[in-house]
Amino acid sequence: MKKQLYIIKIGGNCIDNPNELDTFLENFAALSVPKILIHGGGKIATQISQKLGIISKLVEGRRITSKEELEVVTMVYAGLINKKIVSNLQSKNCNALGLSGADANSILSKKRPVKTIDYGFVGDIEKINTEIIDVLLQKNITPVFSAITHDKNGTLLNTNADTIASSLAVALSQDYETTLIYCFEKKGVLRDTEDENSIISTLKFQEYQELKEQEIIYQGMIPKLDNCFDALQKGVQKVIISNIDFIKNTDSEHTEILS
Ligand SMILES: Nc1ncnc2c1ncn2[C@@H]1O[C@H](COP(=O)(O)OP(=O)(O)O)[C@@H](O)[C@H]1O
Ligand SMILES: CC(=O)N[C@@H](CCC(=O)OP(=O)(O)O)C(=O)O
Repeated sequence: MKKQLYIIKIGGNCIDNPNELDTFLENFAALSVPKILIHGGGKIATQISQKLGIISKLVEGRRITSKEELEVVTMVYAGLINKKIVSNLQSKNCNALGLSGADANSILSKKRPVKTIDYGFVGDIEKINTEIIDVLLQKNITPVFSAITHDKNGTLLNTNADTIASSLAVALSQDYETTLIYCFEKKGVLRDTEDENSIISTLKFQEYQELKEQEIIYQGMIPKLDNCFDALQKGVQKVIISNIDFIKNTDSEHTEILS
């Protein structure tokens, strides 16, 4: 039987809130199954860019990443946020190791080709080095991935954290029974984003298409759900969208994505 693995992505609004982040990390550290954490930090990167006089531009949730913006996101994601999370997990006796995709060549990506939009230094994932991740997990080390990858030619690339999470889950589902969990500030996918109690407990692809057409599902939730369905189709055993409570108590309300 395959070993269990949790792959958990924490959303930008949770990272922004120190108390919520600390509670999440406490519950994450306490998980007894092997686990991997993925984080972005888009909102903080936008704020710091602004302070430096760089105007951030996003198209459908994806950041247009100029050379200057790449330097900011590398400092913010792979530096400040990643190291804060890793040191916090260490204080909770979770032996975390912070990584960008360049570290140990763990995530190889390719600069997105220019079609109608030039995204600049944005990377689409080509290959995950599961071997090195497996070695870490076997040593009881918890990888913490930031949203930075590389092209193996010396260029770092900005890569959406939701996509990193689903790509890791797909690659590792060959060897592990993988549960992919997207934690964000709401309890799950909602029928009405103004009503926290309107949770959709299970969501199938057909219903997703309908809710998207009705604009009940919009903005950042669209690429997130595309990543969820893609992961399920490619062999990930279980995909959940929830708030941070689910990590402590899997009976708490959440959305399970079904194919
Ligand atoms: N039906 C929906 N249910 C919940 N959130 C939704 C829905 N439709 C759109 N959203 C929006 O999607 C956002 C989450 O996407 P995003 O900001 O990319 O996530 P993350 O915090 O993980 O980076 C929510 O903050 C919410 O505003
Ligand atoms: C290419 C691209 O858009 N990258 C994202 C990476 C960070 C991220 O995904 O952060 P959240 O999870 O907090 O949104 C960005 O720079 O915003």
